[in-house]
Order: sequence, then C-alpha cells, then structure tokens
Amino acid sequence: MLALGKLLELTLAGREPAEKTQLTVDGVRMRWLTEGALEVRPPEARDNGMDLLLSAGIHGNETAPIELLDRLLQAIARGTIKPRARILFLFGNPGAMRTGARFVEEDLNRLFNGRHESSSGPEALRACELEHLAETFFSPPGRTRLHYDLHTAIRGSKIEQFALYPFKEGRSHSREELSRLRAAGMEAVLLQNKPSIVFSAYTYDRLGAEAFTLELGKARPFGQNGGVNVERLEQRLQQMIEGSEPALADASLEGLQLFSVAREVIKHSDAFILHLPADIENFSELPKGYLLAQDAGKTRWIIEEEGARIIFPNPKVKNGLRAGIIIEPTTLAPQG
Ligand SMILES: O=C(O)CCC(=O)N[C@@H](CCC(=O)O)C(=O)O
Ligand SMILES: [Zn+2]
Repeated sequence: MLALGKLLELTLAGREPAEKTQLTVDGVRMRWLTEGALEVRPPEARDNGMDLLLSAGIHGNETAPIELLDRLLQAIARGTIKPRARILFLFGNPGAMRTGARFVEEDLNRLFNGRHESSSGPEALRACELEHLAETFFSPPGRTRLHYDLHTAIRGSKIEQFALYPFKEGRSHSREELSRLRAAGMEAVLLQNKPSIVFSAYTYDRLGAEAFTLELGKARPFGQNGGVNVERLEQRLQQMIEGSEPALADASLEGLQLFSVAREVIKHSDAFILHLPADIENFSELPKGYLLAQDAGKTRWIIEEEGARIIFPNPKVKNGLRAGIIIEPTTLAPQG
C-alpha cells in the first residue's frame, strides 16, 4: 500500500510523509496537504464532478469514525476502492487524537464560522486551518459539494445513529440528501433552525456544501469500536466515492425520524445545575412541566413542549456554551 494511505499512522505519530504526492496503480492522485489532511483526485476521465469532504476526529476521543476513514483511505491507496469523486480526508484535531481526549484546550467544534478569531491556542489555529482547507477544496465551481463530519457521542442513545442538518436563512433542507442519509443507515435527523459554530455549519453556510454532522454511536478508544456498527454508512460512502450509488431520486424517507430544535440549553454560570441522571441516554423523553435545569438569576428550564427529548446533555461545558438541546418531532417543510 502507498505510504500516503497511512495518513492516520502519520498523524498519530506527528510525522510528515517523505513524498507529499503519490499515484495509485490506477492513476488516482493522493496529495498530503498538512497534518491530518489528504486530497484524493481521480484521473480526469473518471471524475464524476462530486467533491466529498470526509472529516473525523474533530473530537480526538471519537475513534470509530477515524477508523472508518482510515479503512476507506487504505482501500483507495491499495487500489481496491476506485474513486470517481474528488475527496478531502481530514482528521480534525490531531493533538487531541494523540492523547485520546475530546480536545486539548477547548472544543474545536465551537470555533467555526469565524469564532476562532476571538480565541487562541491549538484549537483556534486548527479551526482556522480547517476552514481554509475546506474553502480551497470546495473552490472549483460547478461541482457537487458534500461534507460529512463524523462523530460519536459521549453517552448512549435511544436512537443510535443520527445526523444534524445545519441551517441557513432562505435555504431549504434537501429531501434527496435526507434519503441518502437514510440509505446510509441514519435513523433520525435533527433539522437545525438557526446558524451555528460547528464545522458542518461552516461548510453548509459559507461554502454552499450540503453538510451534516453524523453521530454513529458511543465514543470509545481506538480498537474498541466493535459495538459501533458503521457497515451501512461505510458501504454507502464507498458507493459515493466510486460513483456507484443506487439512484436516490424516488428513495423514500421511510423509517427516518425528523426532529427540530425546540430550545438550546445554554450554561451561563457556575451555578448551572442539570436535573438529569449522569447516565441518561440521548433522545430520552422529557415530560411537560419537568424542571430540566436551573442557573444563576433564577433562570429555570421547564419543559413546555409536547414530545420533548434531550440530546447532548453536558453540564460540564464552559459557561456560554450549549449544555444540551431540547428537541421535538417535526416534519419536512414542503420544498419550494
Ligand atoms: O455527546 C455529546 O454530548 C456531544 C457529541 C458531539 O460531539 N456532537 C457534536 C454535534 C455537532 C453539531 O451540533 O452539529 C458536537 O457537540 O460538537
Ligand atoms: Zn464529537
């Protein structure tokens, strides 16, 4: 296998490859761009016009998606996957991957859409670098732009695999992309209803990509991901890379549950208390009238929504950040 197929090994070792560009047996060009970043370009005659950004390791301890990208890249380097799409592979936070931590100094996935400008430290620098890498990758005009940012969650979940779909004023969520997510094994999608500072929100909002955060199961260390079943996603990604995806046009959304954000719970002070058991699962239902959280200044988060559920509850986040999302069931707005 070509040395550049070992991007994960290089990244974990903090090493640069001796050769920055390599060609696979069937003429696919692999180009190392910087730490944790590699572009794959099919021969011009085979290029089908899809630009696919695949990122993982934005949180360094979320290893199942990192291992998934490593398998895909190794198969491309061996010539067993033959790309027709142009691909950018990104391992988001190499420093945190090396220590098996979510982050080094601060959560990288809260620093996009320019937020890194008001911060410093390794994650702020990396967010700026990732924005530039994505911008350059998606700069050729007239091509299909798609970004999957792959994660695993801190806790277990009543719905194991789901996606978060960013929001931009005036832009509607694509039914075709939702059906592609369903075909890739996602069981639910959370439709965001306001702009955000995560990586997928940046590529969606600023770079015009269809972009998603995908949650694939519970975060575990490298080599311990037997419980995270990414088979359907892996197969679909391989088909997307090879341009051999079964048609999506009339694919149904059957089995895909849709949710929208009712409220984001923001932690404002050290007095913040979340009234949930430590082992609560994502998508747990919250009854009406339930006191979910409280904060300084008599702030109370009481459940008012019918069918409310909680995802990503985390009272340990920094003040000013999201400590959970209250979601509710929704349907897709008619396409205009
Ligand atoms: O398990 C958790 O609490 C967090 C899992 C995670 O890292 N989720 C992403 C979601 C990004 C998005 O909102 O699209 C994150 O919190 O960064
Ligand atoms: Zn994550």
